[in-house]
Parts: sequence; structure tokens; C-alpha cells
Amino acid sequence: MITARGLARRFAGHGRAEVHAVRGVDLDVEAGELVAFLGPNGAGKTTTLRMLTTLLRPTGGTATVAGHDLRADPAGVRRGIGYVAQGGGASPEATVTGELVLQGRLHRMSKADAAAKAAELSAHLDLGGLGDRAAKTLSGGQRRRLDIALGLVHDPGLVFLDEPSTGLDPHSRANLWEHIRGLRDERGATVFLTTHYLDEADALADRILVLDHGRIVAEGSPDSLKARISGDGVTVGVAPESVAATAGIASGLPGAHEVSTSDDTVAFRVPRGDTAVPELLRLLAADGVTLRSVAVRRPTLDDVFLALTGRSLRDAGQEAANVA
Ligand SMILES: Nc1ncnc2c1ncn2[C@@H]1O[C@H](COP(=O)(O)OP(=O)(O)OP(=O)(O)O)[C@@H](O)[C@H]1O
Repeated sequence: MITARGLARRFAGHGRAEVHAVRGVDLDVEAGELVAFLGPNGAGKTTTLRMLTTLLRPTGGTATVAGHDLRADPAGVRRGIGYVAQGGGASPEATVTGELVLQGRLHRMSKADAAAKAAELSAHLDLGGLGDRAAKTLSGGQRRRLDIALGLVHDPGLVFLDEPSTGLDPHSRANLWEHIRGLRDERGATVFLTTHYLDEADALADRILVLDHGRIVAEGSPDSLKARISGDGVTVGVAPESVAATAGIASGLPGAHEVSTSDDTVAFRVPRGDTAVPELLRLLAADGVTLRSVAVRRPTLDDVFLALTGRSLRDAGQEAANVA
């Protein structure tokens, strides 16, 4: 559905250094996949999406999207894709049905076909009963669902979603995720989305491409990416005078590594936290160490990002642009 090789985009710096927003991205997305581009603010996610959707000309590389060459046949690409931008496309004053019908007419549908499509999409995206409401009166979640419906009017086989759940409360996000899964599972669409939320990529994507400073730095299923971090994290709280003894015992557990201490905690990684902790508790008790707390944490995608880049995904988002 998408093949890209060396896709790149530079922006003129207007007196300052050029910005290399995307520095040579290779992509292969198969039909029916749900793929997420995960990266901090400024990583180049939106720029890549805008290139793949023909809204921005690449300064380097080639791509085929929905069966059409990006440079030679941008109109063909546009016919085959739906694009739901970050800000959404609905006019605030227009009604839900009015906006959907207008979108259908823009795609050269007859009035009857456009009305039928509006009704079908309203039902599919839980907008039934809201047809006469102005877009500006919708809740954040309803508005996002309308934006997605607008991107589906021409039944695209490939749907791009840019930061779909930004600004939504947890309940609306979970609801939106159901609908995004439905695009693939019920409508058979291939979905490519961008996010800087680890939980979103984890919950939705078959495959995650981690983007940092305009380059793909890792790729795989959420589980395979997490498996790159070897083992579970265990943190035990003990009295300050027991930290050294506890660290010694932890270091002796089979497969223990990355042992670190603070004033009253010892942290380490082991292949399996659930089997290591009972053994640790037994050894600590035999040594007379009183445990204050114990926590076992499965590796997260944030750990993956940290291991790959040396920075946490949240901190990385605060950084400045990819100035060359
Ligand atoms: N029109 C432009 N002119 C100059 N620089 C730009 C332009 N558009 C984007 N950039 C820069 O390119 C880099 C990548 O931006 P982009 O919007 O693609 O990142 P992103 O990963 O989508 O971030 P976000 O999560 O904040 O949307 C940033 O440094 C940004 O400032």
C-alpha cells in the first residue's frame, strides 16, 4: 500500500540553518496493516505524512502510495487515500450531515449517493442523532469522529490519521481507538497514523516505526520492540542501611543486570520478574533484611525509546527542531 525509499524533506532556514525535517525514510506498508509512526514533537511525523498524502513535495526520494507514484501521479494517490489532519477539516458552522454530504459532492457523488454515504458513515462512527448539530457544538471525541468520517466519504483503501487522539479525555480516546480498529477490521482499510503517545501505538498498531530527528530508528510490533529491552524492571524499597546488602543479593539472582541503587531503593532487571521476586524475598528474609516495597514493571515503549536514543520520549518532545 505504501512503498517509500529515501523520502526526505528540507525546509529553507530563512537566514538560519536549513531544517532537515525528514532525512531519508524507507517504508513498506502492506494492505490491511495498522501502522503507527511514533516519535516526539518535531521528529518529522507530520512532514512525512504530508509528503505521502501529496500535500508537500519531497526534496528527495521516491514513493508509491495506494498504487500510484507520488511524483508522477499525485491525483491518483489522492483518489486512493483518506487524510485526517491534526486540526480536522470540518467547518464550525456546518452541520454534521451537511458537511458529510458536501464532502460526497466534492467527490462527484450524486445528491442521493452522498446522502446515503453520510447516513452510513454517521452510523458507523456513532454520529447518529447528531446530523443536524453544528460541528462547533460537538464534543472533542464527536468532532474527531466527524473528521474521520469526512476522510472516508470516498471509501479510500488507505487512511492517514495525524495525531488522532490529541486533546481527548481518556474515555473519548478509548472510544476513538475502537473506531480506528473498526476502519481496518470492518471497512478493510489500511491505516497509517502518527502519534506521540506510547499507549496509543501500543494499543492500536500491528507495527510501529519509531521516528527520531527525521529518521526511523526502530521498527517492529509493540511486543518485539519491547523485547529489545531485556527483561522486567524490579525495584525494591529497603532501609538505607540495607541497600548495599540488597544490591549484593539482587546481583546474584540468575540473569540480573543493570543493578542500581538510590538512598533507599535497589533497581535491577531480570529475565522474568515473576520468578525472580519470590527468590529475592526468600534471600532477603534469610539475610534479615526487611522489605518496605517491591514493584515489578514490564518494559514499556518508553524504555525502548530511551534505550534507542538515550532520551525519554516525553523529554525528547521538549527539544528544539532538527536544525542541520
Ligand atoms: N514549513 C516549515 N518550515 C520550516 N520548518 C518546518 C516546516 N514544517 C515543519 N518544520 C520543521 O520540521 C521538523 C519536523 O516537523 P514535523 O511537524 O514533521 O514534526 P512532528 O513529528 O509531526 O511533530 P508534532 O508531533 O509536533 O506534530 C520540525 O523541526 C519543524 O519545526
